[in-house]
Amino acid sequence: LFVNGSPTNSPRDDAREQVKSEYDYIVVGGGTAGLTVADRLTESGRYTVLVIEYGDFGSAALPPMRTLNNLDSRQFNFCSDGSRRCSKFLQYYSLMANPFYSSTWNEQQNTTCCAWQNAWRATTFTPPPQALANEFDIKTDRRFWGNVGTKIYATLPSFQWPQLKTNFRAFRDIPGATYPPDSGSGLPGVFWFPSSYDPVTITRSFSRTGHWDGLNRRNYQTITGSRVIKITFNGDQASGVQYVPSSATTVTASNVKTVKAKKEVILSAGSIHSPQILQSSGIGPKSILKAANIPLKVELPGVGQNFQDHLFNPGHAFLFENFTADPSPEDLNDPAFAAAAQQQFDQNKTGPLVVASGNSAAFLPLSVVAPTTFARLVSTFQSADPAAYLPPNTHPTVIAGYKAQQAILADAFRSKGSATYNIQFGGGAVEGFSVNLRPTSRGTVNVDPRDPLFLDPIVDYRALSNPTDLAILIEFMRFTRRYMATPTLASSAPRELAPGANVTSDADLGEFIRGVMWPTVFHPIGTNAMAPKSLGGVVDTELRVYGTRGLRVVDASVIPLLPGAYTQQTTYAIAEKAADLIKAAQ
Ligand SMILES: Cc1cc2nc3c(=O)[nH]c(=O)nc-3n(C[C@H](O)[C@H](O)[C@H](O)COP(=O)(O)OP(=O)(O)OC[C@H]3O[C@@H](n4cnc5c(N)ncnc54)[C@H](O)[C@@H]3O)c2cc1C
Repeated sequence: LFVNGSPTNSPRDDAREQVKSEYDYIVVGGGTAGLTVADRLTESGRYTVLVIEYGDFGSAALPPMRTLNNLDSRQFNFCSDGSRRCSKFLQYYSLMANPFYSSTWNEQQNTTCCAWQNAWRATTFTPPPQALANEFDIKTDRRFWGNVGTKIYATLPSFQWPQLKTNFRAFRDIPGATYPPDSGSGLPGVFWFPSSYDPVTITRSFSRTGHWDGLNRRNYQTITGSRVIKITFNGDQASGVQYVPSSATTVTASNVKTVKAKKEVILSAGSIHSPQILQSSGIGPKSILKAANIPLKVELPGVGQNFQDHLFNPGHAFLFENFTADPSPEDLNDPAFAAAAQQQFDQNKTGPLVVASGNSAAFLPLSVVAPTTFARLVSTFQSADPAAYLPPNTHPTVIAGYKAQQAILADAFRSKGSATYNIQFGGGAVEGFSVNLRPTSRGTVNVDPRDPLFLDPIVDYRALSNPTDLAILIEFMRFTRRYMATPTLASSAPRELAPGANVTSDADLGEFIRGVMWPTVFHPIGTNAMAPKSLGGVVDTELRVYGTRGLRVVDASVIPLLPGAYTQQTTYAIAEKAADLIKAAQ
């Protein structure tokens, strides 16, 4: 028997031998979306569900500060053909702090899947202690949160690092920067956002703890350590899946099993593996399937295309030379301080270890960040031939979809109500790293023709393939310099460590960015976009895969365009909405 986590609260993690031949629903992948949907579908007791998960369900008992140190063993490492950097996607769900902020709900409402606000609000929110809120000027407003009793928690910690007060205040010196009433308000600006953890136990809150622990339902089974390799079909009806042990490197008569779905197969293997499974099952771009010798079942040119992730510039660093804030995160390197912090956490669940990666950030419109250059930059982007920077031989429907995105993105770039620039603060002596929330480049995720089932798919980030992205990142560096030069920060004496204040031309800043940039902050989306088929879409507005019956995709891969926010909360929203749609179809 596979046993994960605490034996007292683990529900059912069944052995392969216990898997029955047939269930109403089979959920492929037990991550953020998969466990949420499976929980909702088993609540009534009327339907049977099997979740098949490649990894395990993770440890629930980590304090926030420790989650970041526990990632490596759970990560896939994808190297891109197109970018020189490798990057990691977690094997499964988000573990750490999560901005529950989304500036793009309004824009996306008319165009995409992700405006399902009621589902988004299904989160239990806890504000910080009043004294801390007063001291750090942490504004929150419960009205922006659902508090409908789910066990997915959004918690503002009881501790913050003192330097953050100054960092936060300094945006008052920036024309156009605003402070919304709550990170959940949907407005861009400078704000404090909660982390994903249980306010009582101060341990991670994620899909396992919120949607799996403690559920002992006879109609609900899960197996881990198992890789789904294919969806099986009866005509165009998805009839089940084939799976093997995760350790397998080839299919044999003894390691492969087939399990049937009476009603639906629900794909939630994430933005990298859901397209792999579809393509391996014969659903995808004709040329990719042909190259991999996969018989074509449904030609869907959008599967694995339209890949997007937020871009990160971790190289632009400033050191506060006159750093007087006490204490600071650097103190955790001091064994005595670290031991005291650990003791405080163990005894009272308070102190520095309740903070994950920080809770304050600016999410700013492009017009605030680049007031004199954004209009020209946006019109150049919008007037470009949509095919110009997409991969060669991109299917005309995918190009048409990108053309539609150009218009939406241009509106977002021009809007005062939507964020493009993001900087998150840790509270230490070194800050300055920014994120581009609205990349215009598009990559691909396709099966590896050498072994589509067992080799990881080929992730080609194609980061910076559209020159708009580099131009925006250059503007971001100039803006961060202006921010660091504000009167409020003068007393901290920020000095640019890299690339150095003398590096100022577009060419030199561009070269620096190319050298340091990450093509991901682990927010991959778009590879099974919800959009009309004529625009390269893979799923319809009810998340059903075009050309099939009984098959939906419910994970982050259906998001057609990155929101100006991190992606976990959007994924929960999609999953909640997906469960409603599936139940309504019963
Ligand atoms: C390190 C890291 C930090 C992050 N931090 C944040 C953050 O601070 N804020 C935020 O909003 N978002 C954050 N995210 C993003 C967020 O976690 C994702 O957007 C979200 O988890 C996507 O959910 P999903 O259900 O689409 O995919 P996942 O949660 O990845 O779930 C997919 C599941 O499918 C399984 N699987 C894959 N292939 C197969 C197969 N063949 N058979 C069976 N199972 C399979 C995987 O093991 C996985 O469990 C972070 C992500 C990472 C990796």
